[in-house]
Amino acid sequence: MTVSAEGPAGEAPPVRLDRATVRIGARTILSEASLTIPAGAFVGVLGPNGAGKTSLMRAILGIVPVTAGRISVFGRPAGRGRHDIGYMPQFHGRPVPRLDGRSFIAAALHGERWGLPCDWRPGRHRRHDAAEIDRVLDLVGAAHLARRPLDQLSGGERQRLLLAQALLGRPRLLLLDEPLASLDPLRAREVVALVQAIRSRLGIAVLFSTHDLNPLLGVMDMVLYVGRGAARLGPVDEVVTDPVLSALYGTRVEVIRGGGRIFVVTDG
Ligand SMILES: Nc1ncnc2c1ncn2[C@@H]1O[C@H](COP(=O)(O)OP(=O)(O)OP(=O)(O)O)[C@@H](O)[C@H]1O
Repeated sequence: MTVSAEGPAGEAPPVRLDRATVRIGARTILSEASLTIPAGAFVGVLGPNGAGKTSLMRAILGIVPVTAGRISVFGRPAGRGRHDIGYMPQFHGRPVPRLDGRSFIAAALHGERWGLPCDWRPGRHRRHDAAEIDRVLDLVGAAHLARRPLDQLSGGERQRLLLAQALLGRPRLLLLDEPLASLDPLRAREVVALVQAIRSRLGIAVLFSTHDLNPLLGVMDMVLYVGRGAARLGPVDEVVTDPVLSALYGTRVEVIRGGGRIFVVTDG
């Protein structure tokens, strides 16, 4: 799929950072970072542990404030309550709600968009919501999971339902925070293929954070590496190099390519 900095009819890009600085406490996640995520791009988001991949997504969502500069989403400043963004937070390690698949998705329709409201009960979703729930279940190929309890599903099946939640309301930008965490290589490939199919079908931009870029090779258009307050966006071959990653990791990094895979080896 081709990507361009602007969407149809000159539409503003999905995400644009203009000298954006993001701090959490004393920690600088981004320092005067500028970049543009093109319309329809599939972008792999990588970086060392704690570099700020999650914080960057939260800044795009408007949950984490921008200290200086600007982050805009489809031409408007990042801020809460944006229904053009779908967000799939990290789920691994969180308690599994005692709901079936359909109720889990319905809860997101009526709750805080990314969590369960405290007064929500299964079966309370309104009739006109049914079509939207069916639509997202169908998009992720999970209609057969609708009546199954979440705590009886595999990690990969739960990821599908989380993805379905993120697609509620027809977002034009998907932020997926480590959807491959805890999945085996086969399931990881299935999730990547599913996201790619949805991206192509809907023409939406995707930011997909991961600790291993290999499952995204051949699928992502660009990689966004974050580290030490900096961010580098570009084609894999331009960003995943010894000098660029050494600067972002703050230590000597060797990038080894072989057998169609890339290994990032750090000193120590
Ligand atoms: N609410 C918070 N309060 C204080 N510090 C925070 C908070 N959220 C994140 N941080 C810190 O900000 C830094 C970036 O965290 P973040 O989770 O964004 O990184 P990450 O790249 O997603 O990490 P990982 O790869 O380990 O998931 C870390 O040092 C983290 O401890």
